[in-house]
Amino acid sequence: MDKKQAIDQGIMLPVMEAFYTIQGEGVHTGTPAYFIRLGGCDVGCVWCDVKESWEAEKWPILSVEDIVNQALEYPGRLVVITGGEPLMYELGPLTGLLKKNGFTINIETSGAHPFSGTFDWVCFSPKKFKKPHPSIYEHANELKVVIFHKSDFDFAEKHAVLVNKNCHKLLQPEWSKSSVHLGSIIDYVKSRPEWKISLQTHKFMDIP
Ligand SMILES: C[S@@+](CC[C@H](N)C(=O)[O-])C[C@H]1O[C@@H](n2cnc3c(N)ncnc32)[C@H](O)[C@@H]1O
Ligand SMILES: Nc1nc2[nH]cc(C(=O)O)c2c(=O)[nH]1
Ligand code: SF4
Ligand SMILES: [Mg+2]
Repeated sequence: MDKKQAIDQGIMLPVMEAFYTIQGEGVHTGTPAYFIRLGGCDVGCVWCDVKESWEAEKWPILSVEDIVNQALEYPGRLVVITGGEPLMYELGPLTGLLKKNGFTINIETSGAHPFSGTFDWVCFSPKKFKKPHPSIYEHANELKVVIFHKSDFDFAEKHAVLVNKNCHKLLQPEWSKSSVHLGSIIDYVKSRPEWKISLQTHKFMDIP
């Protein structure tokens, strides 16, 4: 089997980086976690904070066995699969092997590609730049919408009616525009308490 076939089947994946840190965002903020950042994204968010991830070809292709063995070197048993856009890949083999090794598995995704893999927690962060695939809505445990422009509040509400009723709803200021929008995000959440605020706390802590 060549590398392309192995990637198509999800038994080898491009890994930009993997690191043990503290989950900085969302419902699980503050939890130690091993992040696996897969290379490749075709969504193209203008404000993306990891644009260097976009080109999949730049990153080494690793077997899921090697990826999981590296994760096992750290004491935490929470893994966060992110990217890039991780759902560009078939994630069944990676999540199957992580689960076999006792990991809790979370994902950070724009939902722009068909859902694959088995997760304990799905953080869905929809983007205006590429429409979510309909398969994401039933899986989302957390809807985390980045606020870059005031029109993003309406965009958030549009997705809030599409996710399942147990889905947690969070608004996260776009990092560079945080001082512009934080006041209106605070007012918004105070008047619509079904929403919560998510901050990128790892950036305040200056950790990966
Ligand atoms: C880099 S993305 C990778 C995963 C996936 N592609 C996605 O967008 O969900 C990880 C998280 O960071 C958020 N994010 C990216 N750039 C950001 C920025 N400049 N400010 C705030 N959040 C940002 C995304 O919305 C997403 O929730
Ligand atoms: N500490 C930390 N927490 C995060 N939560 C989501 C991240 C991501 O880039 O997906 C991220 C990240 O890059 N670092
Ligand atoms: S979908 Fe995620 S990785 Fe891709 S450009 Fe947007 S924020 Fe960056
Ligand atoms: Mg990040």
